[in-house]
Amino acid sequence: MSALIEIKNLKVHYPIRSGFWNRVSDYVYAADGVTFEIEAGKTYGLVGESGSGKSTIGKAIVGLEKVTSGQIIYQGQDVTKPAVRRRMKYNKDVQMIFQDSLSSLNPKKRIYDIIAEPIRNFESLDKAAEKKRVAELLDIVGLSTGAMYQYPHQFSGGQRQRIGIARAIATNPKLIVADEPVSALDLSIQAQVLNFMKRIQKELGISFLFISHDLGVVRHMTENIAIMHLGRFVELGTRDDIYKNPQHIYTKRLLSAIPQIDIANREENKAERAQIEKQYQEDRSQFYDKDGLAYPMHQISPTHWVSSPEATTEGDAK
Ligand SMILES: Nc1ncnc2c1ncn2[C@@H]1O[C@H](COP(=O)(O)OP(=O)(O)OP(=O)(O)O)[C@@H](O)[C@H]1O
Repeated sequence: MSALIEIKNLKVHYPIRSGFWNRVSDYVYAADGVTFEIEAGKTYGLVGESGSGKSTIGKAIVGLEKVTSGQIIYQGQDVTKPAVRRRMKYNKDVQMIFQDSLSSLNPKKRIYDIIAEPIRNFESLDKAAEKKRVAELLDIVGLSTGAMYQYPHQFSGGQRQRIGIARAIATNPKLIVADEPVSALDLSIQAQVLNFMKRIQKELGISFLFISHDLGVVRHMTENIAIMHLGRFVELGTRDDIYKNPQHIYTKRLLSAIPQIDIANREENKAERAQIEKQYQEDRSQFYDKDGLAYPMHQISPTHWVSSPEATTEGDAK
């Protein structure tokens, strides 16, 4: 099956400026040679600690971040170029949901206009058809038609996230990038919103790239997972590969940080966690080489969702 989107050796380096002349003195290697494919209707998780570059990749895919080098291929075209995105109406097909629903929904606009905006950008519906569509979308996300006439601040965090989802699915997209969509919500609401997103993803057959710092959250959402560290993938695999047979010490460390519900196992896990932490501290200096010559993250496990030879050979080289 051919991929919906191919991300090829993607690099996003942010300049760091300093000194009197505000010259570029260095770069933050936020995404540093990332390669993977997204297939239609499938779910992918991008996991790593804060600052590992997850949002940068998500934003680059939807065209919100300027790419330093590399390609994002959609329907045979490189959509890292703004003109190509516009010509292809790429953002009709690829949408994003953000963590902070309050700042991502315009507080001055009614819910009606927030949801209708992407529709207006890509379709020309008459008023009645537009209203019908907005009502349908609100119904899909479990909100009443009356919500149309209200403003974002009149809703709870969970409800606002549903509005963000309604906006994201308004154009019938093929891919949604969801950047930490539940991390700002209370735990009890998180589960509701996650289940809801999962149902929508299945029913509408949308591909999902789900970004999270929490392997516990991603487990229930995605079939394929990439673990990120300092702008690079350290491990890729199916859900089973990652949870049952993690190869990289960084993945093991992230897994060991998931809180244990089972009290009986806690003591045993504590010892294992300490062992993993010790090995991680010993190994971490080798994780990253800024020159890109040494690439010791060799345990990129099953490569089913990476076809590019660069990623696998680089990964297997050391
Ligand atoms: N506009 C920017 N200018 C300079 N550096 C940036 C910019 N945006 C992000 N960075 C840096 O790039 C790195 C990756 O950031 P990014 O937000 O992609 O990470 P993340 O894994 O999504 O983390 P978080 O979950 O905290 O958002 C970080 O070191 C961050 O400080």
